Amino acid sequence: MVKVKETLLDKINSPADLKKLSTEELPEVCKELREFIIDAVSTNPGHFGASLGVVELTVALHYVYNTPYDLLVWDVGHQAYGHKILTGRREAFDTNRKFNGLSGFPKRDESEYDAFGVGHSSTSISAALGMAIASGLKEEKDRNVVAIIGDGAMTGGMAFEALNNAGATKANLLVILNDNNMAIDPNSGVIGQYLLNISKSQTYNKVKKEVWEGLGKLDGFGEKTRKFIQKNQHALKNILLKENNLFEAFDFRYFGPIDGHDVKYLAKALQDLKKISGPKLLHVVTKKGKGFLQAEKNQTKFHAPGLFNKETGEIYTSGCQVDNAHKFQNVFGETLVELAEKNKKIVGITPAMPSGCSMNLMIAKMPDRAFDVGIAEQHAVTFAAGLATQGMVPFCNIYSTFMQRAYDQVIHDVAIQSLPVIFCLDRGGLVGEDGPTHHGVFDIAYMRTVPNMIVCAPMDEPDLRNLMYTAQLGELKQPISIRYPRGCGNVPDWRRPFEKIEIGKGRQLSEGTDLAILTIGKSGIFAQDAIKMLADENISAAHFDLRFVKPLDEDLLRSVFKKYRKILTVEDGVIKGGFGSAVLEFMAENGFSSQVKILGVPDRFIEHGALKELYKVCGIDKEGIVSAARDLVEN
Ligand SMILES: Cc1ncc(C[n+]2csc(CCOP(=O)(O)OP(=O)(O)O)c2C)c(N)n1
Ligand SMILES: CC(=O)[C@@H](O)[C@H](O)COP(=O)(O)O
Ligand SMILES: [Mg+2]
Repeated sequence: MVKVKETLLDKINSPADLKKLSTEELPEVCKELREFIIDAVSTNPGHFGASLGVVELTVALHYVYNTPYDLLVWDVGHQAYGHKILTGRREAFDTNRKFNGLSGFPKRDESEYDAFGVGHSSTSISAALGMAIASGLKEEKDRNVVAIIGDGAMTGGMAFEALNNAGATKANLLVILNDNNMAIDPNSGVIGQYLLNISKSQTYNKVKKEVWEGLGKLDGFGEKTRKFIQKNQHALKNILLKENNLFEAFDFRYFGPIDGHDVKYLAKALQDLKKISGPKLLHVVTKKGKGFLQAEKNQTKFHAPGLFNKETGEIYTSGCQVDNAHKFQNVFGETLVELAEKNKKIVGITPAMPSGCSMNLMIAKMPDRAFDVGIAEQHAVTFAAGLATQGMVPFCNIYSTFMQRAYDQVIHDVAIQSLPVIFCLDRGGLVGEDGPTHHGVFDIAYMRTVPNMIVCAPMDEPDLRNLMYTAQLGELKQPISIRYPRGCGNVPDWRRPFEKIEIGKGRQLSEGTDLAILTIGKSGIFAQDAIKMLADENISAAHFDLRFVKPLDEDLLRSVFKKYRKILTVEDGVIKGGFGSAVLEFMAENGFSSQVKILGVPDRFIEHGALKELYKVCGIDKEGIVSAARDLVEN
């Protein structure tokens, strides 16, 4: 047997092992860690470019800081693979994002090194500030707290709310701005350009360089220098010109920009910054996808590429189960362009997910009428509201899970004023490997409680197109929420002529005598399969696709409750307060008393895993529907 030489990475089972290495060995650790990530993600898909970009930063952080006592808070967390691998999860990393395996994001109950659970953007500075303030109150003077936030996440309002708060404190907080000048798509808005400007500005950097040189340079940063800096903090701030630096204006000490791929320099800089108390920000410049050429060149595709060939960089696209079918997001994107070509009032809005939701198609064709507003869901909603007040027809596309951020804006800025904003909630329902932070399972429940809101979910692609068509006709005097799932539909010829759908009208899709199955959205597809399986057991089920959760098709429901004693409702959303609850409310309010069973997402957070597995866990796949229907009929 050939004995494979033990690598440095093999020796690192925890950051304590990393600390035993000399700084000279760190570049080799980075090389090995990068190779490990490339190997792992090419065969077990996940987020890719972001983790490659922070390899050096990750190694330097764990080398310098006393983790887990010192607290690292990763923003979003899609870049934390290196962190996981260095903190005892290398062996388990092949289970990343798999059912019962490691989570794709930092998670407090997975590891003591994961200081804060993440997945949604722009939370890190707030959480880290809370930790730093707590440490202060507990008099843990030796504890460091570090937030690592990307330039994309820095476009989120929460990040600025946190800076505003933190700058006014003496909290011992380091914010590391990982600036790769990229979000998933190119970073939108002025912040990206601002960061580029301060990285490139010769005048600004010359002044700063001279200051640093005058102080004895960062890498020569000895005790004397430290004392000098502390004594001359005010002068230093003024020399660095508050008004020329956004972060200084927030009363943060700003350091950088520095090369985020020079691990030895990073380690020295972090070591030095440990000695400086108070809120401070280190601006680190990195390249997303660093070390994998194709990922460097095509950063959007390699954000989360799926399976790929690590030798050639070829991405293996999986395609849809039904031949020639398309993803729902494409149906949305193409339909939006088609409608916008005819209706000049249509405007598109996406908070930083143009490729994810396919709004990129409209942005490419009609850049004046389609907006990527940055990671700013709250703003996206109120921006749409403003547009609607002026007679525009805003299609505001937000992933269901990220819309949770903008609930107040939905109520306060849109619904109270009954503005006809068209919300398209992509990734409605369970999403799979991203897990509980990303499952879009709450929207039916949170939207249906809002007065004036129309809530609907297409079962298939033609339905999505027709709902979009109906929404933009100018007849609605209120907002509408159209939710549809991640992934593919099953109707290849979905490009059919538009048909207007009557608001609040459902449809019967099949006849049956033993029970009625009421579905909303894509669950209808599973129900159709289940009904065929039930027929083999001589159970005859009727199928009703309600399409609208609000207003409910009361005429249809009345006829259902009159005819059926057994009723099963199915939804890819939370049971509590969802579609089934709406049906129960209808039953109670109208004096009906059939036996109703609700299938949906139970009242707990559903972990990550393949969609198939998660549907099974929740009992909303065809087998789950068959089993529930059988129980209902037999009992
Ligand atoms: C609230 C919210 N909106 C949108 C997203 C989707 N999202 C995940 S990562 C990302 C881009 C983040 O860019 P950046 O912070 O610069 O990190 P990078 O990927 O460049 O390392 C976006 C938009 C999210 N996770 N949370
Ligand atoms: C980390 C994050 O929030 C996004 O990258 C998200 O994982 C994208 O999800 P989709 O793959 O469904 O677009
Ligand atoms: Mg970035």
